[in-house]
Amino acid sequence: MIATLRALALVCATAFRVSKKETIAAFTETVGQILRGLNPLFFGLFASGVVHHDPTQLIIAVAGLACSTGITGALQVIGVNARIKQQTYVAFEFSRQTSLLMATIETLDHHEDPELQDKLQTFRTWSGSVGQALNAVLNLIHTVAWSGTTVVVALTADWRLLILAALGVPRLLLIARTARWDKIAEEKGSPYRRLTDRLVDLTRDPDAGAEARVFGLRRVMMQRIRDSARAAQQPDLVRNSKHALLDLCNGIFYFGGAIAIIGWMISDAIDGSVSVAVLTIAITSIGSLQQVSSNLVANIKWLGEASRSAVRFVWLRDYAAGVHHRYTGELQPPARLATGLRLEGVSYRYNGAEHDSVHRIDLDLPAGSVVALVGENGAGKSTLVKLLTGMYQPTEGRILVDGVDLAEIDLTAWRERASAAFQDHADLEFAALHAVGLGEVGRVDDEGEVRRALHDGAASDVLTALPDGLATQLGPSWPAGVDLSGGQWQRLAIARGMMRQKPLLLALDEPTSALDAATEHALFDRYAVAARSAGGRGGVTLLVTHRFSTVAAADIVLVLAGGRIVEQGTHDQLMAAGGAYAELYEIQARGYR
Ligand SMILES: Nc1ncnc2c1ncn2[C@@H]1O[C@H](COP(=O)(O)OP(=O)(O)OP(=O)(O)O)[C@@H](O)[C@H]1O
Repeated sequence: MIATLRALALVCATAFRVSKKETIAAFTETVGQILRGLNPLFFGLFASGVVHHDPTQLIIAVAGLACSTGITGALQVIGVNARIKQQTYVAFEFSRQTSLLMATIETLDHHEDPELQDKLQTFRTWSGSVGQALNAVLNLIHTVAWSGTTVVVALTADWRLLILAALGVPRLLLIARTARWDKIAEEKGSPYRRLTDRLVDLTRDPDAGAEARVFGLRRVMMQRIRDSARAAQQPDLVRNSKHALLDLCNGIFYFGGAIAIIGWMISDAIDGSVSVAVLTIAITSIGSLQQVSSNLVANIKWLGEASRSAVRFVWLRDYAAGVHHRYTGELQPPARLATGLRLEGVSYRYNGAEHDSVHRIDLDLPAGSVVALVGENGAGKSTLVKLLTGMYQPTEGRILVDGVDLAEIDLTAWRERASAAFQDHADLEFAALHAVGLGEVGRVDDEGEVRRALHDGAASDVLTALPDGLATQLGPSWPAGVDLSGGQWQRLAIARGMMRQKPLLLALDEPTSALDAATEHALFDRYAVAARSAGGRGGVTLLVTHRFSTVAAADIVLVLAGGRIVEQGTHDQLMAAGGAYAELYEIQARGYR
């Protein structure tokens, strides 16, 4: 309850902040709702005027009805327009804040936790209703204002109408239970909605599309999409049936009671103990009193949906803040590395995994060194790179930067002093200038720097092949957009990694996997030379590959297997030692001869 109130208060405060005028205007509608509730009174007066031939009553009744209808209508137009505008502003503000939160969560582990992903999916599916939360609050206020007036007007006519109003109470009492049904339905369908979205994305993805065609997967994919979509809808269908049954029972109960009470009042009217005016008020109140409970139920339900979304938004905000608080480091990284990076007993275990992917690694990466990290698939190379770039925090041990624990260093500042190119790079479908320049946001438009980065990343020939040079739009799905081969995209990603000058850590995590071994070898040699010629910058260059034959130029070669460093030394030392490196090097080299 406190969480709901806190979330709603946040929505109301945000609405007021982003749309003051509209929020105030929306409240004027409440006055109209109170006037609307007086209508049965005017109808009663009208009936009494007709029966008693009293022109004063007739004039007051008609004037009252005209005023209430006219003013209610005018205030409704003002209020509805204000609400539409306000809802747009509020929805935009929350979607802006949500995107910002999702994009700025410091680490990557939330991308890999299924439970978190399901929660995010539920949030994404219902996030639109956060923008409607204030609208729902307003509607509830209007409904309460109108309902209060309606009940008071009915009561002034005859006490039995209170029984009629009370017939709606059982349905109101069941609201907590039906809200639980709604919440369960929203959450139960999320894993299947996520699966459906993923499958639909696959059908749109050109690479997956090629495989689907080769393997004839169309029918299988369609079947899976159908099954998961059905499973996603199932909880909604069950919930809707329960609601329908409850509404039916409630309707029968209410109208049964209403018929009995009105019958009783008609018999009294025939006896003359109930006036025509009171009977008219009672009859015109049947529908209104039924609407009191059904409107309250509908609005509370709507408010419930909106507040659940608001609570989820607060959860996401708290989650992001929680991640942020785990990274409380405030120290600035050094301007240049003096001694280098050191790993002390570093382990990392993924959420839900049974074993460490990186296990108790002790390692020195001296300042200015070029380090090659080799190992077979699944050895733990990428995990180590992500630990060094601060994407994950070690589950055990620590990483030292010139003797200072990375956990004590401001993570954003550390990332700003690192650079990287990954095997799973992003294909940034912008103008080529920006696709590379975004490697250093402050220099994104600096053509000279972008050309330098392309040169350092050995990607200048990619630029030569582009029809409009750096102005070329990349990505075939855009007007005049040019598609690149996998290797060309990779080389642009490497160039992007070269935009940042003098990084303390340059991590190249298999960025050349789409290139042939000879080209990769040449590129690595070039990076090694470039890293050394940068002289005293002191940064560590980390090259990751599973091709043993391409890293001979590195100062240190680390061989990783099963999450542990099994050998380390220079290429010559490792070859002389005749261990795993020498053996695998020979096997791979034979393959290329
Ligand atoms: N998100 C994840 N969740 C759980 N386990 C993971 C995750 N990512 C990687 N792993 C596991 O961690 C281990 C190391 O994976 P990692 O990606 O670091 O290896 P790698 O040496 O980079 O492999 P490759 O050469 O294939 O890229 C593997 O056993 C892998 O299954």
